Amino acid sequence: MQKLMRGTMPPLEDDELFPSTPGKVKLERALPISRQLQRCFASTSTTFLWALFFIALTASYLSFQTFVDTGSRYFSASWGGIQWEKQVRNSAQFHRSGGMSVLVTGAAGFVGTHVSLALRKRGDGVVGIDNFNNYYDPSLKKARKTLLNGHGVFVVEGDVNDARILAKLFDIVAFSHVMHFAAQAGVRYAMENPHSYVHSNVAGLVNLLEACKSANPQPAFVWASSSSVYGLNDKVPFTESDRTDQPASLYAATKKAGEEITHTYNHIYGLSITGLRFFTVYGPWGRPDMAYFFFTRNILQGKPITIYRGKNRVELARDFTYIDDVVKGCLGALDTAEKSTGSGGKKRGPAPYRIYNLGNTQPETVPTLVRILEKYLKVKAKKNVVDMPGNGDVPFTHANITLARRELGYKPTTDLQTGLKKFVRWYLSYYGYNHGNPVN
Ligand SMILES: O=C(O)[C@H]1O[C@H](OP(=O)(O)OP(=O)(O)OC[C@H]2O[C@@H](n3ccc(=O)[nH]c3=O)[C@H](O)[C@@H]2O)[C@H](O)[C@@H](O)[C@H]1O
Repeated sequence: MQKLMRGTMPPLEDDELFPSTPGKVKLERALPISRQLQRCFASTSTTFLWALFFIALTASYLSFQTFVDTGSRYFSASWGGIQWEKQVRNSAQFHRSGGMSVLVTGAAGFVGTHVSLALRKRGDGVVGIDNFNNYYDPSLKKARKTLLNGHGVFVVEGDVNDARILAKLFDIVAFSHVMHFAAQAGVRYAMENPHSYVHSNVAGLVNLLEACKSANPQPAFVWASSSSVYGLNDKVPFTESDRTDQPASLYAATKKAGEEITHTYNHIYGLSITGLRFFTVYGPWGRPDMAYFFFTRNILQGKPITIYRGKNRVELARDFTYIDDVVKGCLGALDTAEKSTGSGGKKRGPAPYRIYNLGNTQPETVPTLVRILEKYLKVKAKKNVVDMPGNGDVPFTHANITLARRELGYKPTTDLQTGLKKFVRWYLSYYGYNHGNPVN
């Protein structure tokens, strides 16, 4: 502001008060004393008025700035303040001996909601964070948040790309674990919006790891990778040591990048890392962008569904994995994760780096999935069968879960029939038969 005052109103010099035009100077000097005094007074009051004007201008500029600052803080940050901190602290409290305090990212997402609930139910402390983006209907995410709130889980509205909010959370709570689900999901959407994958799955991940590495104590880090990292690998079943350097989609490439990025944080900073490769997880409160979900909606609305088929008319298959089984795998990973070894951002010793498949080991074809849905919905689907477009899909997935079974105690027990029955029951209770608005 000082600069502005100086720039707009420089101090007046004598020769500016008395312009150099010879004739005028003569005229001024020829005026009587009383007239000169009058002139002088008039010019002083003009200066005074200008000064007043600039003071007023400065004052209004300053108050406008204050308004903008306060306003932007008020409107952009839905976090912070004593009450907010209290909610975070309460939610992070565990209620069992040897319990953990877990920061769950993507807590209003499908798997994030289920894992948060399971942790809370057994007495662990959980703080959720979610940015509630509109990749799919945010009202479903809000409904999941309401469900979590009802069970004492506080979900902070924020983005993992926001270093300030992460620093604040780690400042308030000494999290023992971070369970990281926040990501841009979906295989085919990567062709529509490639940058969202880099933003969430690479930049967001690095931002979160930076916060974890600087935290004291450092939390153990467990996160969601994907079966898609196996890409064009055709050795079945997929085993953790199989090659993962041939991704078929940008989604897969960013998940693979995540595995490499987490490795560097393990190596340099001593973060304890566990990556979980999920295999097409489905179930109640699921993701509307996934085939089983929007097939259900279309079948009920009498709209056609498109079923992809592979080369030589081969049916596509997935190792569909039911949510409750995946939740048990996530809890097993958290329970067996050893502590990180770093402090003050420095590694003090080697820390574990682990990767596990969380699949079902019973691949089913997409037409089988549709037949089961038809049975439980009691409606015949209108099917268009087309050749699989080159959009990042892979023809099949099949998990070898020996390692997870041995080290995490992971034991999936839900077949596709049973899982879809539970999904359909939830779907109808939530949306009704027409999928207008949720019925609740
Ligand atoms: O395991 C994973 O890591 C990924 O699993 C999930 O990907 P996918 O296995 O591709 O699931 P999903 O889209 O439900 O398609 C299922 C089947 O239906 C076929 N499919 C799909 C759409 C369609 O219109 N027609 C069709 O036949 C399609 O060709 C496929 O064969 C997650 O979305 C992803 O975020 C990631 O977590």
